[in-house]
Amino acid sequence: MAKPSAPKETPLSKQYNQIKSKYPGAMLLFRVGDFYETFGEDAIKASKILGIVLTRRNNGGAHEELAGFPHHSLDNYLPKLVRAGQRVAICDQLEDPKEAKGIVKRGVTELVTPGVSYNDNVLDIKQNNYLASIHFAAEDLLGVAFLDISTGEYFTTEGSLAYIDKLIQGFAPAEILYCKKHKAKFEMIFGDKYNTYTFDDWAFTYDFAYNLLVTHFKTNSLKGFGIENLREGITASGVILQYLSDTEHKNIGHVSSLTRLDEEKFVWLDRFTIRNLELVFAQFEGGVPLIHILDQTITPMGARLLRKWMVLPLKEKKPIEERIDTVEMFLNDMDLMSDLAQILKPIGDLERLVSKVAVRRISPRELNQLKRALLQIEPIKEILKKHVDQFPVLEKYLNQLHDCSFLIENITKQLRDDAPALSNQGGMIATGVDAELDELHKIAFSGKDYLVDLQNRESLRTGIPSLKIAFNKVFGYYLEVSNAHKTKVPPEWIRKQTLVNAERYITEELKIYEEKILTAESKIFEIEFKIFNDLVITASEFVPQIQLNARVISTIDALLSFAFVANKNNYCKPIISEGKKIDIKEGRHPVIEQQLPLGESFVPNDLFLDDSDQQIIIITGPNMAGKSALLRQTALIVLMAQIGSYVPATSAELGLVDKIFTRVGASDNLSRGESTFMVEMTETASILNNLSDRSLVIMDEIGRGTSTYDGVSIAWSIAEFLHNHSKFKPWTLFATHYHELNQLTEDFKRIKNFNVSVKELNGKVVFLRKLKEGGSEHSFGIHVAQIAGMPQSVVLRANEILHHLEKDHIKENNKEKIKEAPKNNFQLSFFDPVDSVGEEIKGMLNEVDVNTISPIEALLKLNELKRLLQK
Ligand SMILES: Nc1ncnc2c1ncn2[C@@H]1O[C@H](COP(=O)(O)OP(=O)(O)OP(=O)(O)O)[C@@H](O)[C@H]1O
Repeated sequence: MAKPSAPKETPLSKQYNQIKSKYPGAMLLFRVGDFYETFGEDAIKASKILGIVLTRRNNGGAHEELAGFPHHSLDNYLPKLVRAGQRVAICDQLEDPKEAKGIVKRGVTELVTPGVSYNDNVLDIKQNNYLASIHFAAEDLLGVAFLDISTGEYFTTEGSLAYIDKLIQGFAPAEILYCKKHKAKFEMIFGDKYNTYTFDDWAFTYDFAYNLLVTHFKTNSLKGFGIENLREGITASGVILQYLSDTEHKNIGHVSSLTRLDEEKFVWLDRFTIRNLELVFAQFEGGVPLIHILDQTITPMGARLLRKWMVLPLKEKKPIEERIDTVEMFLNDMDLMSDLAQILKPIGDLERLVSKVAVRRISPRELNQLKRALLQIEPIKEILKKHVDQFPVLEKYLNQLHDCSFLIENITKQLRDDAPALSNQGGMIATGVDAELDELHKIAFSGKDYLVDLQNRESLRTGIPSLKIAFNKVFGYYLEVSNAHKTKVPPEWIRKQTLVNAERYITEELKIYEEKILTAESKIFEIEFKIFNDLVITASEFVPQIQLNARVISTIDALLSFAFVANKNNYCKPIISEGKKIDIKEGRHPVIEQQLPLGESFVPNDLFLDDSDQQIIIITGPNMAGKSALLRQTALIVLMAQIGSYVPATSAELGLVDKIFTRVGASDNLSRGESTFMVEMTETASILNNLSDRSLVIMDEIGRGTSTYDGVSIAWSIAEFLHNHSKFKPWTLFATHYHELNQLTEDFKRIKNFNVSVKELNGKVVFLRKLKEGGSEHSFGIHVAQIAGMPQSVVLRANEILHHLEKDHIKENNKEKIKEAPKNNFQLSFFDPVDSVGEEIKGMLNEVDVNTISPIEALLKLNELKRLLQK
């Protein structure tokens, strides 16, 4: 059989192959004329993602796939590729094809990846777009760095796997860099949901990274950033710079500092807390995260800051109070709030605009937007000045705001208000900036007047009334005559094109003027482009000041948002204390209270915890009573206070919390295929091993992923452990269906029983949602099954079985056995093995896990039981 011949290498394909080989793993968009083309595998992927036509061409006997799109559609198509997780190398023509000798010079001008993008269509305005780098330094020591190139924010830290994992959860990077040899480890820990890129060992070396960083920051050391001793963090940070260089992002002056993410400053939220409390994203479709309630920010950068605050709550009293006091100041002056809101509105995304200045990617239209944003600085300062005597906290903002008047003046003077989006087609620079430019404009305009004059003259001379002069790229200026008047065309006109209804002509005179106009125009474009670029360079000198402005404005915006939300939702000012108690009066769940159906109102609850009498609360109550809601609202109130917000309660005195842990029973996660009982236990173990003096622990139905007895035993021993800890007294809320746990209070003085009350009315259960002291007896699970629409016969039968089980359970359930559990391996029996049916039923019931069984399965099981009894 004849071997397929290798594709013939033309000069163009040789150039393509050379460039392609330099960017492994990236899709190469290869500019040919007015098109970006993709070939082979790239073409197959591009056509799938973009829905563009895939063609096959014969290349020297071999078939090759090809797909392309017009170059002006890049802004449309690029985001789609990047959002699909592609790394895209944009290869442009580096010289004017007309002037090229031989093949046009081409090169990659940018490699856009999910984590490195300035493109407004790739970025979400309300979210940062982080590139992360993880350095696996030792078994339980990792370095990490985050960079949002669109805003210039650059962070680093190092720590245990749990800490880095939590940060990755919170920052939700769009792309992660790590060392190739740790692929298996990376995927085991972080899963396979991230866009990643791997480097070889050499990139993850400290000296190499250190050098890259000091070279970039133009400093002698990293001491000024307070990260000098963060060896692993520095290594991770260096890899980010290397990646930027590899992806042709060389102009990054706006990345002007590297901030240490200080673990000591922020409340420890484990990854499950961020997820379980639904802080920034909902767990299930249709859910509402807390950020949706709290985010009433006006600027995108305010929204992004708020999101950061939410995953990094503060744990020091002073900065928390500073935020809360500013919110209070706003609330005390509604006029001030609405005035500030008005002023913030036109500011837009100053932070991302200024990054575009730094990397010289700002468009003329955006530069005007930047000016409009900067014009708001002065009014903000005016307002702050008015209030600074009363609220000295404002002094800090006032001092940091820079009015950038020189830049504003320059833009106003040089850039036209209606400057277009593109910088290479003129129409940007105002009159009076450049004498030559003004002169050329005159020529171009008078030329255009001349054309109008020519059109009128020729129309009169030839008697063609509908004669018109138009322009296209191929023929330049031409005269168009509709078919009806074709016969009137004079012989000296030269025909250029025939259309269905018209003919197009040029004349000698037209050609002369065209030449004059086009020469003037191309010169205009050239001069305008230069003036614009100089203006961008002037603007780039203001990058640090504008970045600082953006930071101050986003802080004001986020705090203003807290004030608006507090006012709208009737929140109260929390009192932050160094004391050891949490005392919430009439607390509410900030999200659920907004979601209740019309006519239903949220039932507020008091909650008290301290370290002397009431450290642990066991909350029992029927299904659907509101136990989980209460647990979560407590954690949310604490968290909201520590990010500086008011809280949904009538009063709240809150002892500072330094760690929040939440653990939800395994069966919840099991249904999503994400977790197992084993994982739940590992995570619970990690809580118990990481407790601190001011931890808040939320345990929702811990142990329910296993058999009842195992579950009770585990929950019991966890509660005991938390109570008897030798060093710490973590505040704990423990929701459970295991009423056995109510017996804990008999021996452990800081454990208290509460229940979320219900009332039985005419055989029906009414949810009162009130937290009351004392344990509760029933779960009312069967009642919930009834509400869910179970057939009446099944509900009745279930009630019968329940009574039967309870009777025997009470008989057998010996409290002492539980308390003596460590010594006594207790087993309770529900059925006496009187006959084989009893044995069979016993076996079946033993297999059933009442906490995880679905209603349908329960139904089938009940049917089976019924059948057995009828035997
Ligand atoms: N205080 C309240 N006021 C009004 N409605 C509430 C209140 N607390 C909870 N709810 C409503 O009750 C529903 C059930 O609450 P929640 O999930 O907390 O119950 P639960 O006791 O944890 O139930 P289960 O034991 O079945 O998990 C919530 O989705 C919410 O709509």
